[in-house]
Amino acid sequence: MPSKFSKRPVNQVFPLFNGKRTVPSVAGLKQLLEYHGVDLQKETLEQLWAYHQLLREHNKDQDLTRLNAFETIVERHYADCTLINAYVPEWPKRMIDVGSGAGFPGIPLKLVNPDIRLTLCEPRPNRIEFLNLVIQELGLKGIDVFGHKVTSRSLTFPVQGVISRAFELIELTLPRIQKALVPGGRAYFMKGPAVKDELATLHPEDYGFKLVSKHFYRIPRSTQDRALVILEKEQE
Ligand SMILES: C[S@@+](CC[C@H](N)C(=O)[O-])C[C@H]1O[C@@H](n2cnc3c(N)ncnc32)[C@H](O)[C@@H]1O
Repeated sequence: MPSKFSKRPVNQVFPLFNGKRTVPSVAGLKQLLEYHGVDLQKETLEQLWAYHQLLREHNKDQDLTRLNAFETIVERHYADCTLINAYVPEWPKRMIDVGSGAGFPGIPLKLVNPDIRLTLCEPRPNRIEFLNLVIQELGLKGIDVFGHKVTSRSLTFPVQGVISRAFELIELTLPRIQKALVPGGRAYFMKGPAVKDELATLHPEDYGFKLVSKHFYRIPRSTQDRALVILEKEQE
């Protein structure tokens, strides 16, 4: 599990491979992901590389991510959004990603779990355009974009799972997804370590949810602490 890996000093940003920067390439992507404990199949790596190239190409004028260095993008976006598989033995078949932004965690999650039927929910026009482009260019199936804000009324289709990363307080998201999530459906919140404070005052039962599990871990060989909180909607 991630926690067994040693910590990296905070100021040592690129300790890999004798201090050398990694050349952005599919081989470099593989090397960096493996360094952070993620082993992907060749086809998945190639799809992730194609996504990365689109992200870089469109980042300047579409404000998609504030991260720049290849190593940092791999660590904080791609490794982060694929390592969560370790904590979820089986994902729900029909899911939404609320507040997808440039596609996190939705796109990497879909690439490593192609069977999930996923809707990326994102209201900002430039990001909607980018997400649709990614789906088209990568030829992805079973994924679409809901180009509106998720509110308690806007989602009109039932889902079995909801995921979000770096979005908002859990207590603000629960009322938004309450109607769309089927009883027994699960909500996955990708958070930082500060979620401990949030959990101290959260009463999921007020929204018809119960806590299933919480996982605190570090992206292997990084300084990045993460948490995954899993809630389940109670039967009505
Ligand atoms: C901080 S960004 C996080 C993006 C992405 N999840 C990530 O981890 O990089 C939050 C995103 O949520 C979107 N957003 C804001 N309110 C929303 C709502 N009610 N429903 C869906 N998306 C929303 C914003 O447009 C923005 O792209």
